[in-house]
Amino acid sequence: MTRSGIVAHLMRRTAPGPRGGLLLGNLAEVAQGRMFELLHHMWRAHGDISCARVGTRLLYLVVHPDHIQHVLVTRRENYTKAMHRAAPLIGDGLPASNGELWARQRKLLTPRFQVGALPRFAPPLRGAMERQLGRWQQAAARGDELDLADEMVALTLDAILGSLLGERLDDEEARLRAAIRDAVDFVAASGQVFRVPLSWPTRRNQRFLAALAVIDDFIHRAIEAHRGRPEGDPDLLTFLLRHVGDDPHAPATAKLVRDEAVSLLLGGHESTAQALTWLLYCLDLHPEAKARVMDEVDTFGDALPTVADRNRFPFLAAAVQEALRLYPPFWAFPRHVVADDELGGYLVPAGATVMLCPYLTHRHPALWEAPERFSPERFLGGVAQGRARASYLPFGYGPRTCIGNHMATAEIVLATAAILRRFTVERVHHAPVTAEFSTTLRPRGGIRVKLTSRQAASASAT
Ligand code: HEM
Repeated sequence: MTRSGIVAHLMRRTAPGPRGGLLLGNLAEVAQGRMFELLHHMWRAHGDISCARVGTRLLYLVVHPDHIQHVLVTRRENYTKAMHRAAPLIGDGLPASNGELWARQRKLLTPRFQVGALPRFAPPLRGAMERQLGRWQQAAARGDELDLADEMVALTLDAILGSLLGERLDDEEARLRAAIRDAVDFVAASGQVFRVPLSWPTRRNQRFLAALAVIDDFIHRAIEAHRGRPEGDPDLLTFLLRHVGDDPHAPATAKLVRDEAVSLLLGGHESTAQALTWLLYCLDLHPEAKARVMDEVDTFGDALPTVADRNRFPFLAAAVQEALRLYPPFWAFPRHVVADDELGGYLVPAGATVMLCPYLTHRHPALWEAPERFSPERFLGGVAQGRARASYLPFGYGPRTCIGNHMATAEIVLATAAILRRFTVERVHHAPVTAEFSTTLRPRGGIRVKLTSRQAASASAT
């Protein structure tokens, strides 16, 4: 952009917002990882639509469902995912692609993630739960202290690896998990609006590139091993190879298979793990809600619940929705403005970034009664209940809604039921946990827990 272009761009800022510094606006907050603080301040001080300047860029915050509807549905072609911050990691995978490529890939993948396809997910999920529960039996017997979020990542990574590959890889999982963690941390630290180019030899960039090499090596070996697998009921990777392309000499399709596989691997576990963690935390804080969940879980009995049983836990399912309301793992996500538009009576110029923030929309007092209260009852009659649909968007909204939402919801319900049937999960420190607004919403410092086997406890009580 030329200098006069930049000046013209900045002169057109119309929505209210913080003044920020004369030269850099609110760049410091964003560069220092205080994006949430900035957005929260913008909303509290300036209302449902506001605008800050971050360096030379304009950043709009949109909190009201009518404006969310406009951005994600009505005028969605004007609000794209160009410059997705995870692009260095997932390339042109579904979450980062746009236009024709996105439409084609979405159409291809959708049938694999619809409710009717959930039974395919049952064996990998069951396997992952059995292994997790087995590890936890041992940890409980030893009296180990565990980090709940780490444990949930181990569970959900195991489940998505099973869906993706149709098999397990015991020996590699820990290394892969560490690499994914580093890569995701990098994406978080690279900021939603301002980024250091990957070519700069900073320590952070080098660490990311090392993590990327581990992930790529893993995926490329998996792709080689899955080439030419026979027809049947394929795992996701075989499906991608069959439908995107299986020719190792066609670099564009080989890259797309890699990008989709990495997208599903990452999208398919980190946020689900955080959702599980926050749900268990909320239940720990609210004994009356937990008691209702325990009634359902205990009525179900000792068998491991499967995908077919997921509707047998209505209160637990409502608690999942409520935990996702208070702690949406994707607490904010951006769109890039393609052409000038009017939004809520304000000009939104081409080149600006619009930030959607489910965390704030989900706690909006005009949309939710007692928004800070954990109250699963509000979801017992379904999600809508006379509210604008865009007021609840833990899985996004509109055509780009999370493709894995059914899979994730089933996984959270079933894993929680299985865990709570077998273990009492007790926090080691009882102080309230605060949220870390990273790529996903994580409990700051983790949540240390101790497990007691309910079987062992009831045996010793008799
Ligand atoms: C609780 C768990 C999950 C949460 C909270 C979540 C949240 C989201 C959100 C908010 C979006 C939309 C982002 C945007 O519009 O910019 C999204 C997109 C996506 N998610 Fe999820 N997700 C979860 C689980 C999963 C799972 C299990 C998978 C796959 C196995 C998955 C794969 C994807 C993909 C591929 C997209 C991109 C869809 C597109 O752009 O067409 N997610 N997710």
